[in-house]
Amino acid sequence: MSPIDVKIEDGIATVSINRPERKNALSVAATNGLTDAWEQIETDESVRVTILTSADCGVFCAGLDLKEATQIARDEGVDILTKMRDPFHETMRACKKPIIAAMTGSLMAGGMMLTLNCDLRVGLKGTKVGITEVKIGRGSPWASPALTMLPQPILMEILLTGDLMPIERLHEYGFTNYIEDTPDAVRARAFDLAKRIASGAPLSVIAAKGGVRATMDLGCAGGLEEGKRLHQVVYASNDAIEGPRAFAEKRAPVWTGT
Ligand SMILES: CC(C)(COP(=O)([O-])OP(=O)(O)OC[C@H]1O[C@@H](n2cnc3c(N)ncnc32)[C@H](O)[C@@H]1OP(=O)(O)O)[C@@H](O)C(=O)NCCC(=O)NCCSC(=O)/C=C/C[N+](C)(C)C
Repeated sequence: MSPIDVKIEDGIATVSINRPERKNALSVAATNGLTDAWEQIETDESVRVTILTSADCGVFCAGLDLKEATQIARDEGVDILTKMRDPFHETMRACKKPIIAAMTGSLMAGGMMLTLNCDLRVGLKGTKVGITEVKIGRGSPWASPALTMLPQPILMEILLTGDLMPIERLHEYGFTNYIEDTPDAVRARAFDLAKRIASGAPLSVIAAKGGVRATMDLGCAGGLEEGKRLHQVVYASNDAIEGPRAFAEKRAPVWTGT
């Protein structure tokens, strides 16, 4: 059974981590499978938006596969990260198309990192969230930049204690767009968001994401420059003519993504 499933339908890709027996932990095969998936999604022009989810088992993703890490260290004398093509998920972070996390369980460490690389997050009430590295002697260089969306005292509590927090508490600080009562409702909410995003003009959606990401990475001045560059492509596109024309003709626009 593949640790990562990819399904593409009506412009929406669903990427699913499929390792319930290990609480969807990130093995070498799972991490490399995710990298393959992000590369496929980036090059497949039919994909407008992606939902990242996982097999239902109470835990969305338990982070690094600690058992496989132990076995690799024992058998080969190297750290598991050296076996992963993209351990810090840079390929995912570089995805130009929007990604929605449908988090049908708790998330920790590398699992939380995956969802921080998503653009929208839908969580499950009653689940927990945390960066547990200090409890297992591992590092988390990726966590602080990704988590600066949270207020500094909360960020420090998460990183320094390694404790899991109720998702309801992080929802108050904007970690999630929605929190739902059941896994099915989480998936339904993510799918509804995906359908709404997929109905937008493709180049406008990509430019909107790119502008926000650039501002997060480069600050206001750099973000504005990159935003202008991205939007020049939008203004020069066929869809920039089609949108106003469809409005004037009182019909739904037909986007070509060109
Ligand atoms: C709270 C956890 C996730 C779930 O607790 P539980 O009581 O509901 O379930 P249980 O502990 O019995 O787990 C069921 C089986 O799953 C195995 N499992 C769970 N987590 C992992 C894991 N991370 N790696 C391998 N296997 C895992 C567990 O051993 C059970 O198997 P058996 O039935 O015994 O055969 C709880 O399990 C937990 O706290 N897990 C550890 C979470 C953790 O600390 N993760 C941090 C990893 S560090 C990291 O993610 C770094 C990432 C760096 N980078 C982004 C670069 C990749």
